[in-house]
Amino acid sequence: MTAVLQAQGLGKKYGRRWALTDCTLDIPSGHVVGLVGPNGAGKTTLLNLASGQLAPSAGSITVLGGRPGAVPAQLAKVGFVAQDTPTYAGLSVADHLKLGARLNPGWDDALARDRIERLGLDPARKAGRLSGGQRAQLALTIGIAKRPELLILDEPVAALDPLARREFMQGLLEAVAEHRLSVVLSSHLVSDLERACDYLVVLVESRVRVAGEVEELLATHHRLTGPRRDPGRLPADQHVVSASHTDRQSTFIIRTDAPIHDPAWTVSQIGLEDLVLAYMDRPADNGRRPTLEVQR
Ligand SMILES: Nc1ncnc2c1ncn2[C@@H]1O[C@H](COP(=O)(O)OP(=O)(O)OP(=O)(O)O)[C@@H](O)[C@H]1O
Repeated sequence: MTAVLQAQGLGKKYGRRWALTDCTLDIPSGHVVGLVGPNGAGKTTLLNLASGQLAPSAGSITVLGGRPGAVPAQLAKVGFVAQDTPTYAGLSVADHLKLGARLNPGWDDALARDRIERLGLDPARKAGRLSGGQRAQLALTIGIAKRPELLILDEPVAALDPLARREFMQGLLEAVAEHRLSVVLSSHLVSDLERACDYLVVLVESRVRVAGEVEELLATHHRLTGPRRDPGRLPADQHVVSASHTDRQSTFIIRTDAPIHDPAWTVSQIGLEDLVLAYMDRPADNGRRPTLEVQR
């Protein structure tokens, strides 16, 4: 199966500053991939590299087996909904669909019209007069009606209220089920991704901290709580992701494929949010700790 996104030592710098460093990923197709990280982590940079809007400063990236944005056939395979789901304020909903039809060879007009009708959007209404949620749905409609193999969305729900957020994510998941799309979606809110994603990439301070199928990540990460212990005394096959201690007690989030036999530990499962926070909590090279917004 062709990988949806492969990156090898990928990096991008703006001036002297690296926005993405040494990024190596191999994401199989058929997933809804959540790209999560705090503000400034490099999410937009990675997505812009994947959609061909930026060129790498180091390493390489292929998307669906081709170089991003290289040829029209490659452009047709990838849909992109940019941050803040931009639309043209002076154009009507119907104008947006006409533009979509003109610019995209694989345009599915019936799908676009049907979706607009189901959403209850007036085709004559100017995009500038739509609510944020309606504008996001219009942008999503255009992205889906292009009938891409991969849809990339950069923080599409960041500006939406919780209800509009849920409706947007529902619409996206329906499209995934109906049209067998692969999706890469960025957010700095774990809760947006928790319901939708089956593959996770955590990006912090321009580096990939962890990537993999959500099910596998949740099955191999555990919380250990027990008497205070130095992390260096844990078995070699238990990779410590995060550690916290009180005078008498230690709590570790570890990654391991092996069973945990030590009777000193209380072992508990962790959720996606705990997993993301553990990777974000891991001190970066410069010792600073990034913050993640967690909303329910
Ligand atoms: N055009 C640019 N010129 C210079 N620096 C940039 C540019 N775009 C991004 N950066 C810097 O690169 C880093 C990564 O930015 P990027 O927008 O990729 O992060 P992000 O994870 O998408 O953040 P956010 O969640 O806030 O959208 C940041 O430090 C940012 O300031």
